[in-house]
Amino acid sequence: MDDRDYRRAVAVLRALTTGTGHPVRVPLGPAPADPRAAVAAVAGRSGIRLHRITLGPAWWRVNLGPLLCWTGAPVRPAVLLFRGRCYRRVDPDTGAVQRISAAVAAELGDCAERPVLPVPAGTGAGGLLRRALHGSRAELVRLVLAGALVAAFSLATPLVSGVVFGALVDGAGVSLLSGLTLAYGAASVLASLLGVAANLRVLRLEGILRYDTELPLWDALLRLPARFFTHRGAGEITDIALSMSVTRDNLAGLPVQLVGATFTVLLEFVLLLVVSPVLAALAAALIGLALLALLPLFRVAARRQREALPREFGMITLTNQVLSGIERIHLSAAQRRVFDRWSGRNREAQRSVRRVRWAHALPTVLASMLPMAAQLILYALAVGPASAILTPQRFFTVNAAFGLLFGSATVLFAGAATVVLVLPRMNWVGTVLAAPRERQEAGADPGALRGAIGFRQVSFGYRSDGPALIPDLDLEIAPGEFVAVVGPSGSGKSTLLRLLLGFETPSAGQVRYDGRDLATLDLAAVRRQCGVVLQHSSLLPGTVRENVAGGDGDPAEVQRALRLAGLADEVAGWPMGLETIVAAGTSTVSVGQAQRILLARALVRRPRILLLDEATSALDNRTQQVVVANLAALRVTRLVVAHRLSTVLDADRIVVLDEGRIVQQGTPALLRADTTGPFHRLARRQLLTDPEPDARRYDAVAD
Ligand SMILES: Nc1ncnc2c1ncn2[C@@H]1O[C@H](COP(=O)(O)OP(=O)(O)OP(=O)(O)O)[C@@H](O)[C@H]1O
Repeated sequence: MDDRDYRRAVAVLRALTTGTGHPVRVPLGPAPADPRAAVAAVAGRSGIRLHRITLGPAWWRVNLGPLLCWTGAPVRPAVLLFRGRCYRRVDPDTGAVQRISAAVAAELGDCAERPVLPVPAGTGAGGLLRRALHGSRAELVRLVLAGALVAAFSLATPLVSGVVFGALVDGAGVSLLSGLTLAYGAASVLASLLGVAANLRVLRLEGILRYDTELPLWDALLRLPARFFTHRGAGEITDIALSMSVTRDNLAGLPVQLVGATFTVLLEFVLLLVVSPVLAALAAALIGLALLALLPLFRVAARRQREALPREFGMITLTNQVLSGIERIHLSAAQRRVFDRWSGRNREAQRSVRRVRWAHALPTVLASMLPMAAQLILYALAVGPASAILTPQRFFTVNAAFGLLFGSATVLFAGAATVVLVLPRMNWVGTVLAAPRERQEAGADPGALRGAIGFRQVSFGYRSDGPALIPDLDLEIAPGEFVAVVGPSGSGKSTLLRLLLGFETPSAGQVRYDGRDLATLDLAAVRRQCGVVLQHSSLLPGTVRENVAGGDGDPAEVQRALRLAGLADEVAGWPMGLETIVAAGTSTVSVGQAQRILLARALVRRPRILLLDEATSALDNRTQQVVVANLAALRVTRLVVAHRLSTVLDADRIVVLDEGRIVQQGTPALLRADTTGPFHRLARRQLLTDPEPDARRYDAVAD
């Protein structure tokens, strides 16, 4: 990094931090001895976590945090600087785009990459497309111009063929014909070159569209509240996520064809008007008639596609379910039943697809008959009523013009049939774009949390029209306290954790961190300080290290977290150690080991608060005691949801929940002493229904 690079880096940091309350304060002097470290230090002082600084001889780039990527990594403020120029800074929470000052941009040169711009909630699929094409107006104009020129050159065909064939009929000399042939050849070559140029434009536009529609769609998906996904099948989500690329593949090459065909239709029509207004009127009438006949077919195709899509989603969801539950299917010997169900649904889905294909093919085939029909009508007119006005030259001109006009009209109709199929898919994309993001406005920085959490007069129900699941809850948990929540199935224990994490919003009351309402805080900053294992958390495909700490975790921290989770020794004994590949649904690790990897993941960032939902249910008693002792030594706040009552006897306080209400709370000793209380009843019931190996400890509870 030389002086100039250093000055650029600092200038960009300065521009990035303008208005953030942490402006960069360094003079633009000569580069220090270690400019890279100096830039990182400047960024650190300014509240920016520099993820990577990459510098090359002719280009350089500063990334603030990981970029949105296909693995679903969180979106952090991202600025891509390439060949030194920074387009804009994007605030990931508000979506606000901050332009970098013109002076900085001018100094920094040319930009070759574009940042991912979050789409504001409510933007439709059309809006996304318009946004994506916003900076490409010049490109679009060139595409249209190229299409117009290609169409203009194609006028040569009817004009030249009229003159040539007319002249041949009249017995004209060779010199005239060869001159015309040369001119025609030149026009054809030019038209072909322009066609190639237009296709190249489209390739570029498609590249831009790919980047500026797919990535913002993924970005929007990742920002949606968790409940958006709970009511939708995997098929629907997968299809929505892939819709943009499916759409792009379906429409590939279509823009060039449509632009060219539109201009050809218009220009050939003008030519016909000049040559023979009557035949021009005939052509217009034929196209009008074709349109009238095809419109109802387009409607049918659109309706069938709308009906077919949910079936397609259902099939993907069912296939996922079958493949992920293959062991359960074997255990219950349900292969035949599952196969019948799968093949029945598959038949239905295939039938829908066939109906869509037919509905798409029919207008396309009918439209392809149009040029021949038009030509036949022309021939009939030429030998019949129009023979007087159609001189040989006129006839050949009109004949070629008819061919081009109706050929292009066919292209337009076939294109429309494709677009009609794509639109319903785009409506599904619209549902993602229109859905409110998790939190629209940026909340206040919670700072380093002390660990006090609580619910103040919280009411909540998953359905706004039904009775509240949690009618009116008050619960305060002090920093460092270990509180266990127990209660019958469906009493709302997991829902408490979802409320604490901001996945659900209370209809009344406050969820509180350090006495502050979560609704006013920066959700991401709060979550970063919580170690969480939810009931259905599962491992990600990858290594143990990646599962615990992501791609760039400090190995020492990973080891520490594994030690706390009681797994370090076991992992050390595996041949691949931390690099052992694990994944949900595979048998490389046991359920208990998977639970401890998840626990290590929750612990690796040294959280102030631990929220655990059935996080140790598969551990044996000895391992469980080790883990509980390790967690106790951390002195962090713990809110633990557990079914196995033996796992909560070390808690500072046990809260018994029933139908969303606290029906009993106190120290384990107090609750055990109350032999008529809800905790005792719960323990007895559990002993009857679930006589597990550690029943002796239940006995201790139930006695
Ligand atoms: N996303 C959701 N949408 C609608 N209802 C839900 C949702 N999640 C949970 N519920 C319902 O809310 C109630 C409480 O669920 P919750 O998972 O909080 O109970 P729980 O006490 O943790 O149960 P368990 O001990 O069986 O895990 C249940 O009746 C459940 O069906």
